[in-house]
Amino acid sequence: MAVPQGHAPNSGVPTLSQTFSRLAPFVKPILPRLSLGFLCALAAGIIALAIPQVLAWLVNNVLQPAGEGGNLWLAVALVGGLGVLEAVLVFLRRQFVITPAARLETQMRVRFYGHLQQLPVAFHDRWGSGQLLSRSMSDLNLLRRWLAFGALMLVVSTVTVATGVILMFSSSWILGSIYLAGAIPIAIRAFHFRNTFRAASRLSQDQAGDLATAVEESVHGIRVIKAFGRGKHMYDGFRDRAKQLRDTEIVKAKTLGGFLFLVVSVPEITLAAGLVAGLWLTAQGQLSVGALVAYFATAAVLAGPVEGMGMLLGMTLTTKTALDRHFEVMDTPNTIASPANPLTPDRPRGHLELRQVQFRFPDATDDSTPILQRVELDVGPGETMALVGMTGTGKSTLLHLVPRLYEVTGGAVLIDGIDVRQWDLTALRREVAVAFEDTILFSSSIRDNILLGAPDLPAREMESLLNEALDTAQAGFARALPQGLDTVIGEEGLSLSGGQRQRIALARAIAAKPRVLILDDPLSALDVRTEEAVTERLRRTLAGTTTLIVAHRPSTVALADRVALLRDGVIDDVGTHSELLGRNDHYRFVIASLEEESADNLHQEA
Ligand SMILES: Nc1ncnc2c1ncn2[C@@H]1O[C@H](COP(=O)(O)OP(=O)(O)OP(=O)(O)O)[C@@H](O)[C@H]1O
Repeated sequence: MAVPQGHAPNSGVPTLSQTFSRLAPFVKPILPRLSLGFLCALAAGIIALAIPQVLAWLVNNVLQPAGEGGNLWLAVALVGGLGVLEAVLVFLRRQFVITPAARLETQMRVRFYGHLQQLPVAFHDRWGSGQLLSRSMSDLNLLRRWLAFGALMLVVSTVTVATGVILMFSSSWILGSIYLAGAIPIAIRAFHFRNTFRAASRLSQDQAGDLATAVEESVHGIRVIKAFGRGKHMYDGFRDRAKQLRDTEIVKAKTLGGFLFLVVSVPEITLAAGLVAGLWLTAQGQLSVGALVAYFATAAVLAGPVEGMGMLLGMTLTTKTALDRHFEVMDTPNTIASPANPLTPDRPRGHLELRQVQFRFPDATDDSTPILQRVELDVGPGETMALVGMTGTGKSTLLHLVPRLYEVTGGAVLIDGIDVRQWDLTALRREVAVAFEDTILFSSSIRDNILLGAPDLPAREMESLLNEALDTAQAGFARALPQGLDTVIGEEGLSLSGGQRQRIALARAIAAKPRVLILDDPLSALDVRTEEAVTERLRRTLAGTTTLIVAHRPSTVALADRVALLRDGVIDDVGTHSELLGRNDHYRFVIASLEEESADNLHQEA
């Protein structure tokens, strides 16, 4: 079966105790309430066990011919009272554990989300969204249910069964031994069950995560699927995966079912053996009738906890898998973080330099050629530099290195003379704003989308910043939407056209008021006239902003003061557009290709 996305094949699986001991810091603050819940559950279990003892006393002392009528009512009241007390204790157990368990779940979920935010882009490139979704939702849900119920009941059931067995021994050591003998085959089987069930459980949780990724992808790409008439194909693919999950779930259920069969049937067999032995002992006068009744009543009470222990063991193993999955993500180190002692430039001007920059993707082999090899580039404060190159040469990748979305694997990126790795990460990302080629908008208002990275300003200044960004990006269309700038755009802004989304994303980058602006072909979805208008406004607005812009159209190149030509992982040439046209064959070739591409696009638009 395929290795689930974003999940390394299991190596060095932690033991049960290693996994659960990691919960200690989270459980510590809620331990008092959990303990109270545990005590209530324990008391309820003990009361359940006491009822047969009262019955034994009833049989021995009340139902005998010499018994007194008053005792009968006392015994009935005692049994009834104990039953009510047991119900109250079960209620209290729930009250004590539900809130802290839900709080722990929330706390771990929020930490998980926080960690996901911190982890570098390279991590997110590798992990399927469904895997992360299932780890943050259903895995932690399992943990809450286990903590609020499974863990307590596992301990309580164990104590109940142990106490019951002791009581049986106190009635008759022979009967007690017969009952206990049943534990031997169960224990032997439990060892095998644990391994098989754990493997099935892990597989099913990973497959469920992959299935969630498939749903996410097809919902996200529904337009493409419909447009290409691939609905049936996607449906078949999904059904196959769903069947795989179903098969794993069946293996899991059968494994548990087989184990539970043993757990339920062995005590029944030992009970039958106990019946024979008990009757014989009673006939021999070695055991009272009351003790025999108590033995059977105890065995009847233990049937529930014994079966429950099998179920709870299954639940515990599933939770262990869920926790392993959770900690796999939490243990992934954040390789891109602020240094302990960040540096700040004396005079921030937005001077961007790339010195001998090398970059190789994390999943690339060590002997492969790095996508960027020795990139040298100097973009002066306030300068606009266009980055040009054939498709796939690494232009977008290079842009990612500036705000440390990817980390250089050699050389350095400097802003105002300070290596970006020496900057405080928040300060760096305030300094640098990006508009990506693939526009990502959030399902909130246009206003919120544009002001996402904006500095904290008084309301009026914020409003003029918003207007300036809208005007520069030629995104005034947003004002004409039904609720103007407060119009909530659909998920990922898909209710807007591609060009509208790009302009909103451009406005967002402008509104961040960065010193260094990184634009990854931000005008590609605009028609020529709108592009001209945006270019014209950008030229004015960007006057004081250092800008590195990936250009796929000659008109975008025209926006720049100078142009850098990326070729085979190095900057091949830097100069003005006309200088490069005059002296660089490859540049002429690239520009000709871009012109051809633009003409094709224009043709299609017409
Ligand atoms: N996460 C990744 N892991 C491995 N390789 C990647 C990853 N992202 C991109 N690449 C590869 O790196 C190369 C450079 O990609 P990049 O997007 O930087 O090129 P580009 O010059 O911006 O291309 P275009 O002009 O088509 O946008 C491509 O060959 C691409 O397949």
